[in-house]
Amino acid sequence: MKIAVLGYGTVGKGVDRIISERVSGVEVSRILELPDRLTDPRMTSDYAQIVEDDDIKVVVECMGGLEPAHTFILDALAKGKSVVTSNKAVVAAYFDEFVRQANATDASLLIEASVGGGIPWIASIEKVRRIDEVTSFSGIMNGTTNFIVDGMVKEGADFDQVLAEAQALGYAERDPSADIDGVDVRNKTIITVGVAFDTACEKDIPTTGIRTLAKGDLDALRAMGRGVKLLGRGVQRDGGYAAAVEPVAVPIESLEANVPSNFNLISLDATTVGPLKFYGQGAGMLPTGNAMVQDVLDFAAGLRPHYDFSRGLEWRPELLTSDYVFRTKARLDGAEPFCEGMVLVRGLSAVRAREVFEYATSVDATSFMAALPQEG
Ligand SMILES: NC(=O)C1=CN([C@@H]2O[C@H](COP(=O)(O)OP(=O)(O)OC[C@H]3O[C@@H](n4cnc5c(N)ncnc54)[C@H](O)[C@@H]3O)[C@@H](O)[C@H]2O)C=CC1
Ligand SMILES: N[C@@H](CC=O)C(=O)O
Repeated sequence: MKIAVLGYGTVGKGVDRIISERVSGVEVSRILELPDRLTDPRMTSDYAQIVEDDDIKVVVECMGGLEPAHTFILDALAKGKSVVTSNKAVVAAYFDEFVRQANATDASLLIEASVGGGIPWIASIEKVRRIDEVTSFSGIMNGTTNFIVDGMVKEGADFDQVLAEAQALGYAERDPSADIDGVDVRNKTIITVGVAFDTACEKDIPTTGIRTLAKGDLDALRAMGRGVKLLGRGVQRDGGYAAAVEPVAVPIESLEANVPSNFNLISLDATTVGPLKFYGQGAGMLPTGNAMVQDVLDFAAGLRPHYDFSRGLEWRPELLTSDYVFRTKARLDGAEPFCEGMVLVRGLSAVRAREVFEYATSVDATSFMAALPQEG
């Protein structure tokens, strides 16, 4: 089977390498790259040479960004070619449009690598849903920010120093603000809501990253038996759902608190199977390339995910409610002392917590916030 790879960067090279070294029966016959990066005889910068080629059955998109990725994916699906993509930004923004186009031409959209790097997260949710309802999910979904927090905790490294390391290792987004401001996890959370809850997710979910996380916050929370992790979370109940991305002060002995390096740990809860946890490298050339090649092989084997977002759940932010800790010079209503330099505000929905954080940040740009879920 002939396939084309769009974008020959970290992930595209991983896909090409895994196929050439470990997979028979699949050939990367064309590669799309920018005109000044054509270094291989298979390469072209003219997408028509790929999308008009009837021998190419699958387009593997790993260019990143919204455009032209959005247009290229739609064009491929419209021609009946199936699409494998690692580009969570474009899937989160256009998931329902891609699904409609894929269903119209009987093509497949395969998105395993868009959440959790090498972890078979999407495939596992699909399998769980054959029997169960997924009632909630939660997890470390960004390798770069986990790498940063881990480096700050274990090596006492500075935020900027570990971020530079994550960039050099190919974990970070082209613009690493997407990692540290939680945008990348927001995209992964939106996609997970779509797959797990079978509903087109609200795009404007409350999103807070770790840009203002300081070593002092880690020390103060550690003294209270907590570690900090950036989590994407979602819950559905009684025809409604909520989702959010925010730093969470997790119990220090929890699995989440102990996830190292670029690893991700994503959990779900479902009706009969109960809680499940999935652990692995959430970023990097080979783990992500592996997830994309698995999608190609699933397609070749006739395994086709089907999405239609038919549930139409109602967005109900109050379903995700926690206590929150804040480090800020701003005075916050209802705040009570929590630990060195931090106050506690009880019983906020994630949407309300984000509003409080925006107010705190308008007074003190260095403010930091974390959800403090109940233990047990
Ligand atoms: N790096 C990682 O560990 C992971 C990345 N992803 C996602 O995979 C995608 C690719 O990521 P990376 O490989 O890290 O990015 P990258 O920046 O290393 O590679 C992207 C490649 O696409 C090419 N490209 C960009 N625009 C193009 C265009 N218009 N036409 C042709 N080629 C174009 C670039 O020249 C570059 O070689 C992104 O959506 C990213 O979010 C997903 C999971 C993990
Ligand atoms: N920048 C992302 C790459 C994978 O999705 C991350 O760090 O997780």
